[in-house]
Amino acid sequence: TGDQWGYGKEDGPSAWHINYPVALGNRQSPIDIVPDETTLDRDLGPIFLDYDSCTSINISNNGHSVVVEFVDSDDRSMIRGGPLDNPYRLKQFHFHWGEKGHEGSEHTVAGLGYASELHLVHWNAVKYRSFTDAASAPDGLAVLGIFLETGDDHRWLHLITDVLFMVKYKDSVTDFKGFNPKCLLPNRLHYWTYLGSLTTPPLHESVTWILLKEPIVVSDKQLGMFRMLLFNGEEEDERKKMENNFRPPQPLNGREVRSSN
Ligand SMILES: NS(=O)(=O)c1c(F)c(F)c(S(=O)(=O)CCO)c(N[C@H]2CCc3ccccc32)c1F
Ligand SMILES: [Zn+2]
Repeated sequence: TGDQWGYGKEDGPSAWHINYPVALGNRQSPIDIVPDETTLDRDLGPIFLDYDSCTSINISNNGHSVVVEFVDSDDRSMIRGGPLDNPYRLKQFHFHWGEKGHEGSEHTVAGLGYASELHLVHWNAVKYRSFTDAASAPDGLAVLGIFLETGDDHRWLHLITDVLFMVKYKDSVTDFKGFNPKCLLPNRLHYWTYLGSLTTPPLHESVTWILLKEPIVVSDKQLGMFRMLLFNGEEEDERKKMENNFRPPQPLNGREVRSSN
């Protein structure tokens, strides 16, 4: 079936265009952010994140990343403001990471990668009836991207790394209630924003990207816990460590990248 994509040599980002031709589209993500070439837009207001800890449901390994899903049948966990014309509902968050410290993020900044990148995926429930409808609409999704750099332990990330052993294999899932992703935000919410796409198949060009300039700091040990996850299912013979699950930067094609103050 079409969902046989991955991050390996045969099924990785350079082959995705075969089953997903939009991979060669003109608003693909991620991109390299060149701060000096961004446009400071004084009309860009602050973003507001109102997350309710009662909306987290579970944590799972879907064979591509580790994903925390949220209740998205109401407006309890929302992002609004900034470049967004409507409030968007939190659907899930997941991570991308490498095998060593200097690469692993999807977006790069002046050519430099971070060790990891956290994506909080939101959808426009004002204009669309479901996440699926929104996921293929040009203003359907808003993904908040947060860079992770290595240093001291992150005081709250252990809430996630402590349960990763429960979702070691593809298609494993376990309850994950009462988690508020606000604890994963940096101190300042200055951001870059541009119009792009999902960074995994189906690669829909439906994402307003909002990337926080300030990374959060996590330890090598904490990040190493993510690498004990496997791409493969428990029944498969081959053990493939889940790492380097990031798409490299794509052509900007003349797009504007705006900067909040
Ligand atoms: N980097 S990203 O933000 O573009 C992005 C991912 F990188 C990623 F891995 C996923 S996924 O659901 O874990 C795997 C396949 O979509 C999604 N999930 C989205 C995309 C499609 C879909 C369908 C249902 C639920 C979530 C998603 C995603 F939006
Ligand atoms: Zn992502």
